[in-house]
Amino acid sequence: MSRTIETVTVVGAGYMGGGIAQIFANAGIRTTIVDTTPEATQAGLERLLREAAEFEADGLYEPGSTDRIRTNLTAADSLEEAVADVDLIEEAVFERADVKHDVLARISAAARPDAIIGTNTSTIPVHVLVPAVQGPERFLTVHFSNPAPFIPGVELVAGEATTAQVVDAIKALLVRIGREGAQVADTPGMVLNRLQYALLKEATAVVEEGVATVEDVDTIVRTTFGYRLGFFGPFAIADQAGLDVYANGYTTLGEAYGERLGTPSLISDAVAAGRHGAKNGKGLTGDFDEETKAELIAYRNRAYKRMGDLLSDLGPAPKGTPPA
Ligand SMILES: NC(=O)c1ccc[n+]([C@@H]2O[C@H](COP(=O)([O-])OP(=O)(O)OC[C@H]3O[C@@H](n4cnc5c(N)ncnc54)[C@H](O)[C@@H]3O)[C@@H](O)[C@H]2O)c1
Repeated sequence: MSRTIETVTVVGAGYMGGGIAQIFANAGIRTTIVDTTPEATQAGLERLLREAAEFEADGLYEPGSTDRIRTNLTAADSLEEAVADVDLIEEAVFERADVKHDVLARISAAARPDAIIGTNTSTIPVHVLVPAVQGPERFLTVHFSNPAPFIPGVELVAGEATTAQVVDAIKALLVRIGREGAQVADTPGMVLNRLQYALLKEATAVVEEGVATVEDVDTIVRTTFGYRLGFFGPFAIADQAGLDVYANGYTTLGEAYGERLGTPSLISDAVAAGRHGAKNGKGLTGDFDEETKAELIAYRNRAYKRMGDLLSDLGPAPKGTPPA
């Protein structure tokens, strides 16, 4: 099985597939795109080159990126031709299991037996797609985020049969293209969308209960805990705030909203074991000596100050007009 990935085909040259193809081509990897018809694929290629030139002119891509993408990115006439002799195929067609089944079956029938096959699905478990794939040991989810050229995180999900070498080859490739991969278990929505959907669901409840308006919810998220999320995940944030503080907070929420928002045992068990977070040197993310704690606080303060500078530099995001 091929372990060093030098050639990639992206199937589906839409929003995500196009962005993913740009990333690979911009990293110097020979990349092919293919969509439903040669005309659609050609139109996709032209759009990607136009977009790359705009990104470069706006300083979002380094000088020379458009030329590099033009050199490395080609359009194929058919799926079978596009996947026949490449090291990795990334499927990015519509988020429908039936469409993905059909496309993955065609990909795995036409690809080299040693080619790795990834799917960019955002919600469908690997085990639902596996039956369509010949050679499931080379198949996994490689889930880029939107907009792919600018968001670094990639969720990886191995199926039951996926080999460790395949996962390692993808992890090595992600490092090469400047991405940060995290491997998670095979469940619907994985981690990104499960968390993101949970937040939106609670935000919706807040609005429906008349607690705050849509605009005020967005303002609060953006200007308070959302401010932290580019630098720290929820566990790192809880370690900084204090796990005992969170345990008490959940008691209040659990009394008001039920078990759904009661204290999670991961937190109550940690507190019971004397882990109160960074303040007593024992958190969920690790142990902190005094020096690391001081460095963490200094990093946090610098990060939030620079975040404020960035936001005042960019100004507010454009908004739609309020619904009538
Ligand atoms: N849009 C997002 O925010 C986002 C984020 C992460 C992951 N994803 C996932 O990425 C995948 C693609 O989503 P998108 O937003 O790019 O959709 P999109 O509609 O922009 O693109 C899908 C493309 O697939 C092409 N296609 C459909 N059937 C095909 C076939 N048989 N052969 C070749 N091409 C075919 C379509 O013509 C279209 O260009 C989905 O699985 C989606 O869940 C989307």
